[in-house]
Amino acid sequence: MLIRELVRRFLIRQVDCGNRVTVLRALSVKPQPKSDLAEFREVFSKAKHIAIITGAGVSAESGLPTFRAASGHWRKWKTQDLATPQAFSRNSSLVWEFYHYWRELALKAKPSAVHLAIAECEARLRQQGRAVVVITQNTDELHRRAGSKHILEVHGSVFRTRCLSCGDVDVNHNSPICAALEGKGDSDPNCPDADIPVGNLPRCDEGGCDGLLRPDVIWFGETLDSHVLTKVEKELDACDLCLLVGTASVVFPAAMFAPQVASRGVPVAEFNIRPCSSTSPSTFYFQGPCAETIPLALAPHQSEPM
Ligand SMILES: NC(=O)c1ccc[n+]([C@@H]2O[C@H](COP(=O)([O-])OP(=O)(O)OC[C@H]3O[C@@H](n4cnc5c(N)ncnc54)[C@H](O)[C@@H]3O)[C@@H](O)[C@H]2O)c1
Ligand SMILES: [Zn+2]
Repeated sequence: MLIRELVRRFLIRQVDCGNRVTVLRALSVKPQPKSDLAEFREVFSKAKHIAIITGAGVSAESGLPTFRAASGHWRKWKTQDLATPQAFSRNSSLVWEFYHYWRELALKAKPSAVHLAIAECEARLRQQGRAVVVITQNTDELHRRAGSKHILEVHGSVFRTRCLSCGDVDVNHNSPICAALEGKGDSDPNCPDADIPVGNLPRCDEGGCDGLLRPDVIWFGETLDSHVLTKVEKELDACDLCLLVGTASVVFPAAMFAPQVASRGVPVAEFNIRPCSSTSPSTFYFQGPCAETIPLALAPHQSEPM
């Protein structure tokens, strides 16, 4: 704190001396994000186009584990090691077992207070001619089930399949997705792998194709769908307020969304359980479980029509 104050005083002296650009560049001092909810609410009340970027922390409030948390293991594997194209080509039975487990978990989960507050905010602001778009990295469809309408799923959905032979993408909420996965997918480290023959894994029924299906999600190491990315770019260019909720912002290119908005001078407000990092591009930072912070942040403002 003391160092920050000293730097600020030094800067002011230098600016007075006319060396502003050089000194600002040399020190590249960025003010610490603010945690003033009343100030955030003033900005929120004036915003016409709000982009809400969400990550696994939002669904942690629905009981779905994040991948990088200590609990982010399935059997003896780190979940992020199963969500790769290499893992699928090495052992598609194992990866399907994991996704079967994950789909069943997501089907049983209920949208959290965060999902509901975001959906309610979108519906309310729409009546006022204001827009809210959810840009989510989650693949569990909980935003949709909460009632959000304008959603961009940048990492796909575990309730869609893609055929490896014909490329057909299909919506699929079946439980289980195929007979061979019935009762499989137990996460216990001692549970034996099911070793399901590839012919009994989910197959394509498009015009007798019978190709192997995979979950229509973006795995680690894969690139985002360019159509979805174009839509995201448009939203990021149009928004006048951006919220970053429950995401570590380390998976690219999603990690660049908030810095891109901040570089236009648009306020970014971050909501995360972990402490603020020194490199955060945010204007506001609210630390804590997002089921506590988000409903307060997005509640009707006194200036809104009743
Ligand atoms: N529910 C899902 O659909 C789901 C869950 C896990 C992973 N994934 C996929 O894997 C990718 C990587 O996963 P990841 O787990 O590293 O995601 P991530 O990068 O979004 O990290 C989770 C973040 O949530 C924060 N967090 C945890 N609990 C929170 C809470 N209660 N309130 C506020 N913040 C909280 C953590 O501090 C962390 O920063 C995701 O982008 C997604 O595609 C999806
Ligand atoms: Zn096919």
